Amino acid sequence: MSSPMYRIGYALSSKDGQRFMQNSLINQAKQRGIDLIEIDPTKPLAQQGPFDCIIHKIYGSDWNNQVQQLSLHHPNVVVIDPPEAIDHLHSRASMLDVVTSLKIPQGNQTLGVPNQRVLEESENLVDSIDEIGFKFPFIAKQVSVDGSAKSHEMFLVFNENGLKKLKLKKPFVMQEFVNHGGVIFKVYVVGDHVKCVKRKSLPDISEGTLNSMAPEEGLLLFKQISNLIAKNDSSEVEGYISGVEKLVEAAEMPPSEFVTALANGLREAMGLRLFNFDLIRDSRDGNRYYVIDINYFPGFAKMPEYESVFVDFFCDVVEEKRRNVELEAKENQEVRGGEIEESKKLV
Ligand SMILES: Nc1ncnc2c1ncn2[C@@H]1O[C@H](COP(=O)(O)OP(=O)(O)OP(=O)(O)O)[C@@H](O)[C@H]1O
Ligand SMILES: O=P(O)(O)O[C@H]1[C@H](O)[C@@H](O)[C@H](OP(=O)(O)O)[C@@H](OP(=O)(O)O)[C@H]1O
Ligand SMILES: [Mg+2]
Ligand SMILES: [Mg+2]
Repeated sequence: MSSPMYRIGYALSSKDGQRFMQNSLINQAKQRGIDLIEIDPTKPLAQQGPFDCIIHKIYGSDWNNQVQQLSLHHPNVVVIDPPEAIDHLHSRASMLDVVTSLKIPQGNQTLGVPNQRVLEESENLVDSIDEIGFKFPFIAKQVSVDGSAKSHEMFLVFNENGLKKLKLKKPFVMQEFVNHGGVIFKVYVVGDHVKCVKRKSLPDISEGTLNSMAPEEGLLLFKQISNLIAKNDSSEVEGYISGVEKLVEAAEMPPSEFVTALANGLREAMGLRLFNFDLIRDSRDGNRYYVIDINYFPGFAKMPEYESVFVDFFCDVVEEKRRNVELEAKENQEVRGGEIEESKKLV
């Protein structure tokens, strides 16, 4: 008799679903007894399924309520991850707070986040950056992370001129630019699997070159630098970062024990199992690292061998669920056994 298939439901936007649900993943999962079933987030979740587990990345309170109700009425469905934990990553004003409170063994490495300050809707963008205690250059990032292209648009602001021209909808985060050698480390976390890769980033800006590197406007609009693939110098930012490929190639990876400890620390502190984070290394101190961004359910299909990593993860999840159900049944049996003994004594 063949063993039953485990049912993993996935609720993703159509773009994310197309990128993530490659045939290679679906087939590898099938071979290991896992069925991946599409959930339609516009229809009641309770009427779809049954599921052993669901994974999801859908924005909004309607969806969150549906998932919370499912957990309440069907506690045996493993929900990856809890909506309220995911919501913490939807604001750049607070997403990095968790990093500052992490207690991880760091060897020689030290960890931090760049200085940042939120410019609220009620505030005026001050003419002089000195008034708010910030140094140029800095990056202005929209506070809200909502999956839109706009939420990835940011400005590198070089000087007062750029500050005056900055037109970003408030509230936004002003975050100090940390020189990091033009390379970011993207660390993917899938349960206890951790994979670190190198990606392109913005080049260093020394005090001496601050003004000579600044575009005429005094600021530079960019988005998803790390995902820019073709270098055709068609946009200002592509011209600005031309040459960083060589830096990426030459860059040494951060120590793997440090990356793993950091990934596990973040996973536990945030209560999330599917995310990635961007790590940069200070150009002035090779042991100083900063986390600058954390993303829920990022473009995992770009992670090397993502199919086998996910199939292993799904198998771990259903195995854990199976053990819990068994344990629960055993506990119930013991309770019932105890009750029978008690009632015999009474007779
Ligand atoms: N404080 C900083 N110092 C130096 N470089 C930075 C800083 N913040 C962001 N960057 C650069 O800008 C890029 C985009 O910033 P960030 O990661 O915050 O944006 P994002 O749109 O949320 O990215 P993702 O596509 O990973 O979600 C980073 O990958 C890095 O290259
Ligand atoms: O589409 P939203 O919800 O904005 O999320 C993005 C993440 O913020 C990015 O981190 C993903 O790119 P990386 O996987 O390179 O980090 C990016 O991956 P993608 O470019 O493959 O879609 C997205 O998942
Ligand atoms: Mg990022
Ligand atoms: Mg991000």
